[in-house]
Amino acid sequence: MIDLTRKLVHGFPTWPGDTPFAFQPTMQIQHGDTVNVGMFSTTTHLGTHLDAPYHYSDQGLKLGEIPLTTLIGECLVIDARGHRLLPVTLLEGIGQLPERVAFFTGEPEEWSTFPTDFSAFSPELIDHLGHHGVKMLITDAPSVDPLTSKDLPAHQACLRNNIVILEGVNLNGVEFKKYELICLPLNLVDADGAPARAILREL
Ligand SMILES: N[C@@H](CC(=O)c1ccccc1NC=O)C(=O)O
Ligand SMILES: [Zn+2]
Ligand SMILES: [Zn+2]
Repeated sequence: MIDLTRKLVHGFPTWPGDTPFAFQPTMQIQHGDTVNVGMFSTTTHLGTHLDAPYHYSDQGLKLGEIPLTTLIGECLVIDARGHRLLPVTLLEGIGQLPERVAFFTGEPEEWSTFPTDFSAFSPELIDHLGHHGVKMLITDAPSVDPLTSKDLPAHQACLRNNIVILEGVNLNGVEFKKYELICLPLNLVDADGAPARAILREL
């Protein structure tokens, strides 16, 4: 069992200008309370998280409308290091694709600050995934488009191909082969996305 989920601690870095992540105790046994209780405040786009299509289109599905069958099943992990914009040629010679494809762009195991210079996806690559029946794109980068993108071409390509996006996984040390992916976001039904637990199991 391989856990792809980034570890969430108080102060975990978030998208520039977005809600900071806080996790604090509100009751503590060591302070005389009956129980330990915590609270957290967060953006929906925290660490390892699922984008609902509603994030980038008012007509897109909200989180609760994404079927679990999309989020669980066979997943191919691909070595995608060394590209600023992942080209469609990355998929040459790979043959049949499962419904989920994960791309290791080389993001480190831990983010001490928010990554600003990460790899993004070309719309051509995403159209190719769509034409081959892929339902879910997984990246270790915090977004499929560059930080400063305004028109979000890769997100829009996912929208027209009915591909949902899991961002911010940790793929360090993961072998480039096929696994079973299990991705379970929080059940925030009306949301534009949510933090998720994502794991790989050997087939
Ligand atoms: N598209 C990025 C997030 C994103 O673009 C974003 C996240 C929080 C606050 C502002 C954002 N974009 C603003 O232009 C993502 O999917 O995670
Ligand atoms: Zn996101
Ligand atoms: Zn996104």
